Amino acid sequence: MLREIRQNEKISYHIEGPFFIIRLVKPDNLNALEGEDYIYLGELLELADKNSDVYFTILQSTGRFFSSGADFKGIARAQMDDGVKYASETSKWLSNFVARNVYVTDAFIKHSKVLVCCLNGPAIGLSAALVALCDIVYSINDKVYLLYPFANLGLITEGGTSVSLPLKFGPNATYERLVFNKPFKYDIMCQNGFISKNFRMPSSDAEAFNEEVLKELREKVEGLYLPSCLGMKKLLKANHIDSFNKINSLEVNGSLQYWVDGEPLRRFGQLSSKERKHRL
Ligand SMILES: CCCCCCC/C=C/C(=O)SCCNC(=O)CCNC(=O)[C@H](O)C(C)(C)COP(=O)(O)OP(=O)(O)OC[C@H]1O[C@@H](n2cnc3c(N)ncnc32)[C@H](O)[C@@H]1OP(=O)(O)O
Repeated sequence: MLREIRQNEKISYHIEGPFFIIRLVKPDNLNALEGEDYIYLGELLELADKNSDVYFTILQSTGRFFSSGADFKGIARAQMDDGVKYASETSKWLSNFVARNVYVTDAFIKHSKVLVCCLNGPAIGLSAALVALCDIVYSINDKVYLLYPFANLGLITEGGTSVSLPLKFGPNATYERLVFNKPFKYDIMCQNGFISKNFRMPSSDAEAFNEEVLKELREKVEGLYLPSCLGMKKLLKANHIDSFNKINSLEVNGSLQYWVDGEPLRRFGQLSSKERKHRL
């Protein structure tokens, strides 16, 4: 029995045959997501997981960015929220950061359906971490990149990136980009087989790109015995699942002290007031 799920104005979903399609639909702020939106994403993954007609969970987005990561306005609101009285800074960030982050990351790590990401543009931060947890990635063109700006924001790796990035791009390439806050550009994503296909479409054509990927997927799944696809995902995942589960806990618990000390909040504030920028 499938439960009902609430609506979210930044994220839509629909089911089409074996595909559970999740779409980010807030292009005006580059699909930045607040804590509650990431929780909603996790809930949608659970919904897809429980639906036995679904074999592929497809992440799509709109506009020029896939997602610019955590919404800095939402983070400032969490800090100013007088409505909730926390016993301590630790208690506040356990609620606002640790619980949410560990939940959405876990939803991606344990997801049993094949996760497909349609990268219509760059992805940043936690959203980029979730992209790196997908099984198959298609890109709209060669202008896409992934940026993990943790060193610029007073944070440390999260969303499983301590495992997913070295696994997919190699340890030294990962160190160079994480430590010096540099993006993983299209070239390295291609060299490592991270991107399965570049659709070579203009960045302004996200909608057409999303439709084209779906059209190809419909053709690709024709005649397949879909339970085999899930059986293979389970086995491929078995190689790394223990490392992901372990790192999810280590990452959020490690980050907690940074939030309690206040540096990320200060730097998110600077990002919001445009005093701080990421070098791209
Ligand atoms: C589940 C727990 C939740 C808490 C998790 C906390 C842990 C952190 C996780 C992360 O995701 S860290 C990464 C956070 N994101 C960023 O650092 C990106 C910030 N944005 C930028 O650096 C730039 O916007 C850009 C992405 C490089 C694009 O630059 P560009 O010059 O092309 O566009 P802008 O004019 O800057 O942006 C357009 C529009 O969008 C708004 N916006 C962009 N990113 C965000 C964001 N992350 N949050 C809120 N709003 C965002 C930006 O303010 C502009 O809006 P207007 O000024 O036009 O109203």
